[in-house]
Amino acid sequence: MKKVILATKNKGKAIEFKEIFSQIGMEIVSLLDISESIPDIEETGETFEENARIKAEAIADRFELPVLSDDSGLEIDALNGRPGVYSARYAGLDKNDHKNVEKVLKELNGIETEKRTARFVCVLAFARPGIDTVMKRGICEGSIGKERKGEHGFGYDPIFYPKGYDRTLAQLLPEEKNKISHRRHAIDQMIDWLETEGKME
Ligand SMILES: O=c1nc[nH]c2c1ncn2[C@H]1C[C@H](O)[C@@H](COP(=O)(O)OP(=O)(O)OP(=O)(O)O)O1
Ligand SMILES: [Mg+2]
Repeated sequence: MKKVILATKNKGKAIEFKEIFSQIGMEIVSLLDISESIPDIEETGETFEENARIKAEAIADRFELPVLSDDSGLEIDALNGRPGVYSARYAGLDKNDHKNVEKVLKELNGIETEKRTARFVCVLAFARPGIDTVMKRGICEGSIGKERKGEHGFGYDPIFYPKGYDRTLAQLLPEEKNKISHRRHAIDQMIDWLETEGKME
């Protein structure tokens, strides 16, 4: 397999997948690369797994091809795990990163550093027509800062300090983020699966 379709319209995710998969000689084609217009898929699930499955299976059915998807988000302990699966739509259906970050900072206002622990979660689903979908989960532990820092990345990166770092994900270079991210951990597991059990199916 040389090319794989990624069922995402998120530019930041697509860039990270392309970068990570290029290292093993695979090309990622996202929905942003396809000229045909594809209606937004409603993420009706209550878990990352459910939403990842919905997205991958919808696109695999449509193209009758193997498809990967990524459902991800930020779980903040002081907010009982919010925004979680609602991370993209946290401040509204327009899925605006700036407003989402603003809302989180506001909700955490007054909460001390030690109590700002959080983690990014990424669930990948690999769907193929007529075969059970495979899922892998990756996590990146860290904490939420008190203001935005850095210009790289996307989403909540400017306020997320990975554990052991004094820079946010948005201050790390893309290649640094891609070594430690939730997405990287999930992708590594999926590649392991593809290279072992995936070959036997
Ligand atoms: O590495 C990350 N760095 C910063 N923020 C991140 C990251 N990974 C996920 N996130 C945030 C962005 C978005 O607010 C939500 C994902 O929501 P999620 O539904 O999976 O993606 P989406 O709707 O943007 O695109 P799509 O569903 O087409 O893949 O979590
Ligand atoms: Mg989404």
